[in-house]
Amino acid sequence: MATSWTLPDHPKLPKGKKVAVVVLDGWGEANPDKYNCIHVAQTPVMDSLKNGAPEKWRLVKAHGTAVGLPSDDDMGNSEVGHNALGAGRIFAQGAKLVDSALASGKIFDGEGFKYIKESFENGTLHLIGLLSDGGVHSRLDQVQLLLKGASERGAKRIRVHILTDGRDVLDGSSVGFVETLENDLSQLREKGVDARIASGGGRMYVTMDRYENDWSVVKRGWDAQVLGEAPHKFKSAVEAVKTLRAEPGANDQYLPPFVIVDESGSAVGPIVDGDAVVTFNFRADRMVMLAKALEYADFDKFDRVRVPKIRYAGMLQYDGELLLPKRYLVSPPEIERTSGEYLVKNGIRTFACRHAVEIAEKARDALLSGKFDQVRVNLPNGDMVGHTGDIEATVVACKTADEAVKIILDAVEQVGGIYLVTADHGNAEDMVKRNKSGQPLLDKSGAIQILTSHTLQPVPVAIGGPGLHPGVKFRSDIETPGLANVAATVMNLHGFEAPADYEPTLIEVADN
Ligand SMILES: O=C(O)[C@@H](CO)OP(=O)(O)O
Ligand SMILES: [Mn+2]
Ligand SMILES: [Mn+2]
Repeated sequence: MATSWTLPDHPKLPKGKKVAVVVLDGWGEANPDKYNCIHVAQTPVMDSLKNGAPEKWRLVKAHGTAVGLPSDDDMGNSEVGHNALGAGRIFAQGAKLVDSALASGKIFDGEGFKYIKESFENGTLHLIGLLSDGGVHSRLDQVQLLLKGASERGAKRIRVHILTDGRDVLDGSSVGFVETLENDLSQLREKGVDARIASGGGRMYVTMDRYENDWSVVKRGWDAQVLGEAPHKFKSAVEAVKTLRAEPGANDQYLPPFVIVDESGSAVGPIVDGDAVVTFNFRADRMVMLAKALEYADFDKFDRVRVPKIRYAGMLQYDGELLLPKRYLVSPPEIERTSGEYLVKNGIRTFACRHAVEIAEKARDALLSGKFDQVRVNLPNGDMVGHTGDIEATVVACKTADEAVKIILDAVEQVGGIYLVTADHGNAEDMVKRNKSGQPLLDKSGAIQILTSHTLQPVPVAIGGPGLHPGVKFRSDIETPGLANVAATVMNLHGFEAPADYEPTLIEVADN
């Protein structure tokens, strides 16, 4: 059916107001205590928005099923949060699609698996990805099912190239994940499958760079995974991770690259002609660079030295425009008719900016230029610094983010516009691991367990600005709204009604 792109006029709200959509990255709402960096930081701007509750400030869900993740135990993240914000509907995300494909077994009947399977007879199957149960980029239980399924379907020689996490899970948890995997692999060996961990390294230092920020990260991984070369050589991955973690200042996110060697000192699992490779992360952003290195014939980002002829498949296709990689085990979510597409087709000129320096100044300039009807920005501070686990630095980051919001709201004031301030998921509002009753958990030495990850907390949505119709307020009849309700809300602020199948708007207009 052809899509009708024309949005109906909103019965009460005018067109032509400039709208600023501000997304605070990693900014959730949690109980005020000393591990809540947003609470500790001076955040006068966000505090004043909160004073508009319940009519102009409210909370929405930003994790779990509200953003298309398998369960409400899954924390939110940038990918799924922004997808929900933009799509206005809840689409099953990568984690969930892989779960269903594994549960039904369909993953093993698909084109992608059939393709790599052709290497099982004479080649090695290599699995490369993030080893944790964080559920943001990958999940250990999915890797376990993949190992089981591949070995039952003829894979005789398997090599796993692990990336340690410490960002979506506690720092130090790498040891346990490696032990679990080693145990699984030894069980496979008992069944006659030659299965081993072949290489590893910390995700932020080895392989999982993004946006082509630093190719040397990918090169370090390439050298270990493909060439079998790394500065550190160990007899087992458990020994590797334990030894490297014992170095002063060591941290799972940044472990140096290592390879596992046999008795004679040779790497046990370089990637060679005739092998199959699966990158098992379902999330795209931090796999795209490796996928390019593995797949592109023309490649000049670093010297690959040796380019093995392999059959390569991603867990998902990581870039739908580049069709990268060409082969994949599970089809990615088909998010169509996004609010961004609708707004463009209804004449709304949008300026969007994220992950750049001086984002707030750019947003201010874009608003004041008059060239745009919507200015949408993502302010990364709270999340980026929250991932380091450094509480003091995160407090500073929250203050800076609050100042950035002020720059944008001042510009909204000047142009008589409207703002909507929200967040994509939590992070900075809770920096400590807690027990069920909310008390901070201590480790064996009595130190608090720092939480570097995102959280399960809800995030705020605040609206206002001189251009906002005075009768607008948050509805009280939507009980558990989530990020997907924001898209219809933004369409309303532009004077449009949202498409009927979008999650309902958060606002209503009282007659006055
Ligand atoms: O850094 C990342 O890759 C993830 C955490 O794993 O964070 P975000 O979803 O905020 O990008
Ligand atoms: Mn984010
Ligand atoms: Mn993050």
